[in-house]
Amino acid sequence: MATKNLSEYDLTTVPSAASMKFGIVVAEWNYEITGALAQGAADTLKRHGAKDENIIIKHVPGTFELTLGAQYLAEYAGVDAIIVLGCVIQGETRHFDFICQGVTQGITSLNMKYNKPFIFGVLTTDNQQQALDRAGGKLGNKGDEAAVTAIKMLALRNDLK
Ligand SMILES: Nc1c(NC[C@H](O)[C@H](O)[C@H](O)CO)[nH]c(=O)[nH]c1=O
Ligand SMILES: CC(=O)[C@@H](O)COP(=O)(O)O
Repeated sequence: MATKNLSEYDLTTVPSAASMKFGIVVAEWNYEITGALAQGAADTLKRHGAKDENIIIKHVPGTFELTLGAQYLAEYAGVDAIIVLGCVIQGETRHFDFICQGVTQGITSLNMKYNKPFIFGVLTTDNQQQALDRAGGKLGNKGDEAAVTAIKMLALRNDLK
């Protein structure tokens, strides 16, 4: 059954993002959905104080390229956290499985390699409606969720440094 609304959260539990710099890497595949995820993420970052100039948005062809695109942002853009946004929709073959496995392993490894937050905002759905529901539809926007997660992880790091 459907999950909770991804955009419902307690605003008071989110620290200020005013001093934080974010990269957002977005897959162009299913851009009706990934573009909405990116808008949700950027709007949420700004809602919590992030400056426009501190939100760097870059695009890659597909979800499989998100890992390298995220690494480029970490290496060359001087950001504190990277939000990774894509949408993989099941087709007729097992290609879906390998893309999802590849990006999951890739993003997980980047978190450890760079010791900074790479936030997994990739929708992996059975069909387009499930994706639409989670990209500004009835179940909220996973981009919002990813942005809040990025802020909270940076606040955790700043608290411990
Ligand atoms: N089917 C989807 C793809 N496929 C493309 C791959 O992500 C990749 O770009 C290609 O295999 C070349 O390396 N990508 C998505 O983001 N979403 C899909 O549903
Ligand atoms: C998840 C995908 O790559 C998808 O577009 C592939 O579709 P298919 O499995 O029908 O080739």
